[in-house]
Amino acid sequence: MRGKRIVIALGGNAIQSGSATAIAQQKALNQTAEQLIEIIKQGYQVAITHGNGPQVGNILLQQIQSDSEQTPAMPLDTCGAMSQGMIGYWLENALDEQLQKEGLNKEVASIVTRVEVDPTDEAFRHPTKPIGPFYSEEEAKKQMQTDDVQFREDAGRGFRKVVPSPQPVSILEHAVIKTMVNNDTVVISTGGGGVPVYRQDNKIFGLEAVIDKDFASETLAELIQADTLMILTEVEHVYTNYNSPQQQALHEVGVEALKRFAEEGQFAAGSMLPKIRAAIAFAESKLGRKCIITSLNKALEAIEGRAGTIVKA
Ligand SMILES: Nc1ncnc2c1ncn2[C@@H]1O[C@H](COP(=O)(O)OP(=O)(O)O)[C@@H](O)[C@H]1O
Ligand SMILES: NC(=O)OP(=O)(O)O
Repeated sequence: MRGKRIVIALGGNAIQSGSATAIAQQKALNQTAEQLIEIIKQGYQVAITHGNGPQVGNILLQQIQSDSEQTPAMPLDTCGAMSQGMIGYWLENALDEQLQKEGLNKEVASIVTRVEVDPTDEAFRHPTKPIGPFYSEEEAKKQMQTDDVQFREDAGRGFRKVVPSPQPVSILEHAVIKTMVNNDTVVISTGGGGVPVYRQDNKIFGLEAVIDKDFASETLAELIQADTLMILTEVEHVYTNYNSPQQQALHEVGVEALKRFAEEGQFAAGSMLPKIRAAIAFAESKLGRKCIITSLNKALEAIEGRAGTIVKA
């Protein structure tokens, strides 16, 4: 049954705010679920997606650190699937608890999601996606000299390993996700942008990359015909002249104005720019669709049009 339908993309701070232990991440997601339940209570059909940059980078490091014949290191696509399972499990626990507390008769389920990409995507030759922990410039340079890895400075916070980040083409599990959403199941999918794969001779092959979750969430929102794409991050609004005395919050903004701001370089590549590009693509995909960019604690107000940045065609 078709109800008002929303895809909610969870940013890094919804999963990990500080410690990377399982207990700390479960706790962060429990708090996230307290906000998400408010949206579910409004009667929305909800599909949730999430990032995995810190987690997939840590899983990869654990593989490298314990690589042996008995415990062989897993490749990045498998690490991506592991991160989906891990975060999906924590989020299931968190949402389950809230659904029980509210006495809502709804199921929650998490889907390991494969996202088709073009194996010849230029992105494979230019790694841009930061994953895992932060390093000093000195540590990063040392690792680049000894290992076949690339590091890049990440938004003034230190150096991080970067991996290729191809564009999503399609989502292999989109039909089953849509069926579950139709049945009012709260579905967690497309985690970490989905596991990047391609198909050849009727076989599926994984690729060593991490897809941007904002782009993949936009693809999902189109494929399951959502009305709203909500991107939750650390800031309440998208701003022009961000972090300057002239900083101004954008409340409701059209795609043409947003494109002009993007051309002016108002949005940082690798952080706000992918969200802006996803918002434009979704708002342009069909009349009446909107994208909301806001913080977790403003999510409900933003749905009601009282907070956040709302992007419309
Ligand atoms: N123009 C802008 N307006 C708002 N935030 C911006 C802008 N440019 C860069 N940012 C930064 O982008 C961040 C969101 O990107 P990021 O941290 O990568 O997202 P995620 O929540 O998905 O992990 C914000 O917390 C903010 O620091
Ligand atoms: N895959 C992805 O985009 O993860 P982050 O949002 O954590 O960077």
